[in-house]
Amino acid sequence: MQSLEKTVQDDTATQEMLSLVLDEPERWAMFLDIDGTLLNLAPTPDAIEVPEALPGQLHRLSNKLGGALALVTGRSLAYADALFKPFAFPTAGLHGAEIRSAAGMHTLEATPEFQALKHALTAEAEHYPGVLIEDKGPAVAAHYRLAPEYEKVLEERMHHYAKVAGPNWALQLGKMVFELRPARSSKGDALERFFQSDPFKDRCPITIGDDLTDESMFAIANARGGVSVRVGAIGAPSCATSRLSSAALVRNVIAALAA
Ligand SMILES: O=P(O)(O)OC[C@H]1O[C@H](O[C@H]2O[C@H](CO)[C@@H](O)[C@H](O)[C@H]2O)[C@H](O)[C@@H](O)[C@@H]1O
Ligand SMILES: [Mg+2]
Repeated sequence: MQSLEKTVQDDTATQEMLSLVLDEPERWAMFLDIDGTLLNLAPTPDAIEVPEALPGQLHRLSNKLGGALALVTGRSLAYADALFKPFAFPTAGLHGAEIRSAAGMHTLEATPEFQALKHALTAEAEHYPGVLIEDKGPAVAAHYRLAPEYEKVLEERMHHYAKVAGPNWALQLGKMVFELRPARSSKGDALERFFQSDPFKDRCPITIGDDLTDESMFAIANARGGVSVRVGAIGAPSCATSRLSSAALVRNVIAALAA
């Protein structure tokens, strides 16, 4: 029963996006999360694989949309660019804290205090075998996918580090990860910034993501009369109006739209 329900949802979400975008490409803007949405999740942050055809398909789809396709990710902007080279799509990185759009580029530096915090966290993580610390400049992620037994202790310690970091940083929960990210912006805020300039201005958003951090962009899509698609198994609470069960299905939609 559940797989039948999933299939129906997948078909509905896929058909909806195909017909909306193919019928009126000048009306829509697409905002795509990376990990778990365009790419399959992997055991470690650097073990992800970008299917060979994907960068070119995103480029062709972006052209069809008049350039109104943006990546909106927890990765740094530089990391996202490296994944999809030679293309450099409009991108929001670090959960919205960094952005590159037609209006220009905004990046952030880690403060000396945050550098010190990252050193302390990295040193502490040596006591938790399998826990990986991902240094993202003005953000840091503590991954426990390879050491799930440390989830609780890591959660407690990341709450502590969030207090040490102060109000300019926020604790972001994700898939087997606790992150400290700049507090002042979210993925939803990034969408609103994209909408301030062409080619996004006056278009309607289609947002696709798989995690808690994507909920703020789903809310913007819903408020603007757009489409919000959560990727993953049925069950996770979400304000998305539609669902696709896997990143592979998202890539099928991208391939069909780009063809
Ligand atoms: O907003 P996203 O593009 O989805 O990025 C969210 C985080 O993704 C990465 O971590 C996740 O993916 C890893 C690779 O599949 C996986 O090993 C990890 O367990 C996931 O949490 C990335 O490493 C983070 O920096 C991003 O914030
Ligand atoms: Mg994701």
